[in-house]
Amino acid sequence: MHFMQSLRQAWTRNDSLVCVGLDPEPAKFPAHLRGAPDAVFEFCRAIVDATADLVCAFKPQIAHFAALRAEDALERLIAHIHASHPGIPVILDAKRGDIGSTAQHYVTEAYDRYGADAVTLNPYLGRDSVQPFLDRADKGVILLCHTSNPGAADLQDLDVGGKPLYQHVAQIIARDWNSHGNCALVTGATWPEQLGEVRALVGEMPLLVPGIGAQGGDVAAVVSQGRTADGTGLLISSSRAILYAGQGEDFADAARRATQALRDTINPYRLG
Ligand SMILES: O=c1ccn([C@@H]2O[C@H](COP(=O)(O)O)[C@@H](O)[C@H]2O)c(=O)[nH]1
Repeated sequence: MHFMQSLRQAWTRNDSLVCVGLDPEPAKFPAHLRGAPDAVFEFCRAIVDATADLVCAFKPQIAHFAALRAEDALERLIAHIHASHPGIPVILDAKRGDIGSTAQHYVTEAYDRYGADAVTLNPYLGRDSVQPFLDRADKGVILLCHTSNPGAADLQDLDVGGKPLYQHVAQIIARDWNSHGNCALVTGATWPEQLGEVRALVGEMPLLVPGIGAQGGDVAAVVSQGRTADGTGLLISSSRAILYAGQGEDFADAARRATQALRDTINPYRLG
């Protein structure tokens, strides 16, 4: 199914704008899993199975797997999500971006090797670097616009002809790159004012919003600035605050409670 279709259906079916980030850090795993065979896969699978009915997407961050030589666990994890929780889209957070010939290999990596439904990209190299991803009309292309980190302002806020660079990024993508309707933008929860400005520029385009939870973003501000008229339009992503909500053998139950609490905090703000 088309990424945008699955996303819309998941928003409705699970009544949720929550995206659970899958960022395995073995040092934070519960004791019984630390050092266990296949611990990365087992940990992430338990989180996925405990939260799948509460989310609109999962977002594995590729560096967390690659640094552990656990790419194989990532492949199996995404296959597991598709097999056991069909209809929940998987966003590969890879922030890729390179010249066209190399970009084609990143397309193969994200969609054919890992089976992701969408991938995060850095738009800095321009249209041709993103074109091979845009051409896969059934897949989501999620471009960095205004990131959640403190240094986001260093370049993204630079004045370019009277308005900040991130607003040009938002406008160019919405106007010129989205002919298949498969684009979305990353706008950090820690910058709600900028998020609202992006929303005003891009209509109904989905916004992936990291920075809730461990980075301290404010749920009320994010939802009021970023929701669309129908109370959707956002994938509000949280990783550490959910993954490591519990330290014991019941870590997956703790992750479920944290996900439910986030969904229940978000939902009252969705319809104003
Ligand atoms: O602007 C951005 C873009 C991506 N991220 C990624 O999201 C998660 C955030 O993790 P938390 O534990 O919820 O803080 C992580 O994978 C980042 O690489 C981001 O934080 N900001």
